Amino acid sequence: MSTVTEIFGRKVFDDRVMKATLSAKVYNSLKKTIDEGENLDISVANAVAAAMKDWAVENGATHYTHWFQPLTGITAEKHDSFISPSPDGGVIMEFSGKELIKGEPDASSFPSGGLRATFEARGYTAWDPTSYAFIKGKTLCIPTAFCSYGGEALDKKTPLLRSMEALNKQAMRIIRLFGDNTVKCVKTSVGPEQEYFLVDREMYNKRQDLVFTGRTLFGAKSPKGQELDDHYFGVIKPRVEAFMDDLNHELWELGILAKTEHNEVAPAQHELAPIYTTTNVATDHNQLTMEIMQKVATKHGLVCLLHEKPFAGVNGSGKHNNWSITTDTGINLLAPGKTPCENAQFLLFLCAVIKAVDDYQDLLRISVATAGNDHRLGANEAPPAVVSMFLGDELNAILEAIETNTPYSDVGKQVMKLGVSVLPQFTKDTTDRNRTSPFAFTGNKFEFRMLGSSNSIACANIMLNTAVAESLKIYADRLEKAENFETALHEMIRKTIKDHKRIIFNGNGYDDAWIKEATEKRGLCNYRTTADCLPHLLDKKNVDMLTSHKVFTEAELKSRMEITLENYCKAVLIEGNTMVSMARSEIAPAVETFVKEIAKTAALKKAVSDDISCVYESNLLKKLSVLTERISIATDELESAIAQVGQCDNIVTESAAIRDVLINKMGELRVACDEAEVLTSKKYWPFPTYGDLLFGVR
Ligand SMILES: NC(=O)CC[C@H](N)C(=O)O
Repeated sequence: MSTVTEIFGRKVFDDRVMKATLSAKVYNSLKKTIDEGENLDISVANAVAAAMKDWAVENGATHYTHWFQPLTGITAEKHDSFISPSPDGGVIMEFSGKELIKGEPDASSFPSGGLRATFEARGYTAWDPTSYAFIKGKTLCIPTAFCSYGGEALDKKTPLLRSMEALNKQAMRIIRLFGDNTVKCVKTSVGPEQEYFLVDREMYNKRQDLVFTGRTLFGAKSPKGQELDDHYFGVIKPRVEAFMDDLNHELWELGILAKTEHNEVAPAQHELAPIYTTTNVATDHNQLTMEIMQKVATKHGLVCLLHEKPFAGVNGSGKHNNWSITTDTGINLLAPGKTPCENAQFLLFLCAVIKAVDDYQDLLRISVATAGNDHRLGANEAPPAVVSMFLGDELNAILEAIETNTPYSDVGKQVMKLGVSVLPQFTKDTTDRNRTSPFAFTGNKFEFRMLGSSNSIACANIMLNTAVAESLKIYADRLEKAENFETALHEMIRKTIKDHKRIIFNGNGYDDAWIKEATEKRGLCNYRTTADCLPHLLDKKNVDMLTSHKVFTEAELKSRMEITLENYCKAVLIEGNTMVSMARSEIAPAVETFVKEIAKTAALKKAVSDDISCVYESNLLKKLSVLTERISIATDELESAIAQVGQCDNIVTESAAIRDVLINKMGELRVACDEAEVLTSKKYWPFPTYGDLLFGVR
């Protein structure tokens, strides 16, 4: 048995392998490209490609692929073998620098949201040397960015890299203003906590809803749910533990820093959290984690559900995005420092985040919007759909003291003037965590809790990075021109607190009173659904900000709005169609068979003697007959609603019709079917119940 340290990164062409297999000259130029974004010479690319191929072949690979993240939300790969014919009738294994740096997949079958109408169908993949290549199965996977012939991004990685660059550029201006000339670059890092459910594969296969949509569309509450709180952090069952062991092994081999695993709140729900890493790499790793979770589950006779709300009535699954900004010299810019100067810099970065979250709360909401996540946000188990920030008591008190020029109690009753040299020292916040906040400060990072379990983390981080870059740009523009740096800094921080304190909320985000206060008093956005928020992606302020940092072009934004709304509509329509199919071909016939059985029983009893009571049968028959009628009507109505949605002539009206009509019709059908389920003999029920699914893995 190999130890963890031996297997860790075994399938990754990482720094250790590069050092061992590349000449010093090639290694140094590649490092310059990776660390400082310098252009890569083709001779270097050729040498890297050859070394990569030799290493991959030695480790059992026969193929390579440009691995990318199109707008489907999952990853894409097309495998090419390394073979090349040799004159003697055999083959040699070959891989060139050109093949490493650029690929030309046909882009026409990936979502482009209208970009294809104006640009050619051909697409390009371009090597992203900042994320290591790795072996998956028999294939060397090369992380790449994916764009159209015209250079428009067709993926999630390109804008993510652009947003990291935008933040780097603006943060460096601030760092220089504070007199630091040693820092070369700034990167954001993320540790995404991945929640998921595990269900038995045989049971899963019996449910069309799980197979087609990833969530249950029917299902009466089981007698036991999560009310005893006995699953959270509970003992992990042997079958789940075996799955987790295998999963960790595979992730570690791929250099993924899988760290924490535990049972989550809902029965059958679990979580895996990695150690944080650079956002770009964390995004690749999270995509791989989701893929490998599903693969490993199959090996164990299980299915891993990544849907945000697989079961009504118990908690859904999120993916909390723990985000921070660090310099290449190892300074976490969101950690309070030891000296007054460090703390002034910390406060400025903190203010940049506060301003960003307030100014672009709509973009943060949009970045996590999917049909699945709409079920989770605001359902008192995950943050509400209203974005706000939790800072904790100490930071809050400091900000208040600065804003009002009043003494901060912990610093000897001295009025805080936020000059670099006079800022008092304060320790990092030690207050409790707030699990109801969408965006919580946790001492040296922010936990953005709105992401759904199936979301790519790219979108949220693109918006976050760019919005913070925008705040920093505004600050740097002012500070660079300031006559007195300290006074200007103090004033700017005060102004930010004054202007943006409405976004700070330290109370209970699940409270209805908060939603009222947030929307009515504070004027914060409350976009309940994907259909509500997505059109705001194209609001002028958002387009201006995102295009000015060159993270998206206007055409890219339009295409992304189209694609996201299209995905929303398609997902809900598939759910609607699945419900019609299950209600008609499984549920109604099952109830009818049971009804027939009861009617037969009553008739037989009566045949024996008129005196025998058939009250039970006749009551049940009455109730079930009413229900089958309701099921039949609701199914027909749902079907017409689906047809009605089909008449809409654009995606915005279609998504609104889905939100306003279709989802209600789905709800009505579900209620009737769930009522029938509890009255029908389990023997006749056509698929596994909530109880079976939630407690079936032992
Ligand atoms: N324990 C928890 O933090 C629960 C989180 C919750 N499952 C969510 O969707 O965000």
